[in-house]
Amino acid sequence: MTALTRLTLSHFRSHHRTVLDLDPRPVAIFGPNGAGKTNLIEAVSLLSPGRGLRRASAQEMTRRPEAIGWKITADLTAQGRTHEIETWSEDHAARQTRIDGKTTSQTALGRIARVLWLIPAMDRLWIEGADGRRRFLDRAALSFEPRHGEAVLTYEKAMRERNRLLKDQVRDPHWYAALEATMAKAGAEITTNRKDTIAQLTAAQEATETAFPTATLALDDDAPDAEDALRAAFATSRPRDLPAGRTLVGPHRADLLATFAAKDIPARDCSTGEQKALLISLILANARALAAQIGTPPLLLLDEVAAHLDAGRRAALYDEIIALNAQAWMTGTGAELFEDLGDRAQRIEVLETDGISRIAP
Ligand SMILES: Nc1ncnc2c1ncn2[C@@H]1O[C@H](COP(=O)(O)OP(=O)(O)OP(=O)(O)O)[C@@H](O)[C@H]1O
Repeated sequence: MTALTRLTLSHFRSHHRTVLDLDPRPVAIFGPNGAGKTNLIEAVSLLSPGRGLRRASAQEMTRRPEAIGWKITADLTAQGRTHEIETWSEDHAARQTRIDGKTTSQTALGRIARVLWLIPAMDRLWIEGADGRRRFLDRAALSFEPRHGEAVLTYEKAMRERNRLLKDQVRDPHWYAALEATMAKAGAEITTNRKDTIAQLTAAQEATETAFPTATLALDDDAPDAEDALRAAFATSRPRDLPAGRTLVGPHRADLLATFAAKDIPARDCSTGEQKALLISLILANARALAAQIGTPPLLLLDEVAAHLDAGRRAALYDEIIALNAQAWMTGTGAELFEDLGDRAQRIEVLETDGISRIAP
């Protein structure tokens, strides 16, 4: 199993210093609006690569008014080993990470800590732009393949440089060719990982009967998959890209298409509740697939998910989390939301006084 046994937040958002000693059971976090519940699970999300569940900058997460930087420390047990993870930012610099005392890359972090989340901002995932869906797919891909994050960063960096050349109306083909080679290599990797992820999510949904609906998934991508073909596509696209001042072809334009399988209705046309149920279904499928692949489920962060489910679905969600043996971190305003869990979960009450979040004794 994957579980945090200790989590410490220093000067992180509304938390001045918060220390949680935990057992491997799911964690039910409750308390009034603004108490600092989401901030707690945001801290957990930073134990995986990237900018965390709010996609905030290191600076935004610094506790104000001090603004001296922040630090998160965690003891994480995964695959039979316990690691100490430290991640912090000081002097407004990008965040840094140490595992067991050694400075390390975020990819290394991704190998140890697999973290998936559902947050209220994702309620509109199926109806808003493709960006959010791509990010959702990429996070799933990252959970299966920790190097996916690096491929995305490499691709985006090269594309930004290529876009700068396009904006400046640079015409030297050698400059473009070098960047396009980098983009094609990373881009082919990205597409392979995305397709594998869709296959894994599809298989995991089919393999288990659950209370949540099945989503039929497809990658909507007009760029070629193979590295050579993708490089050729970038070169061919230059005359179109120059007047636009940006790259008009590539995996950065892909979209994740989802259909509510039982009704054959696109996710965007489903009811609000159905759209959320599809997301829960996918997160649980992702967790099951990971458990099968690496032998342990991920940490699940479910922000305000329980409150929006009817009693039957909520009980089903809890049963599935328990069956998965996952340390799911769930937030909600009232303790009663977690009653069904009984002693299958540990409870944390968060309160706020004078802008500082505290854990109730
Ligand atoms: N950098 C920061 N420094 C200090 N306080 C911050 C910082 N960023 C956010 N906050 C405060 O944290 C609080 C929000 O915490 P959080 O989002 O965790 O609340 P919550 O308990 O999840 O509430 P809700 O139930 O409304 O979602 C707000 O009061 C906000 O002002």
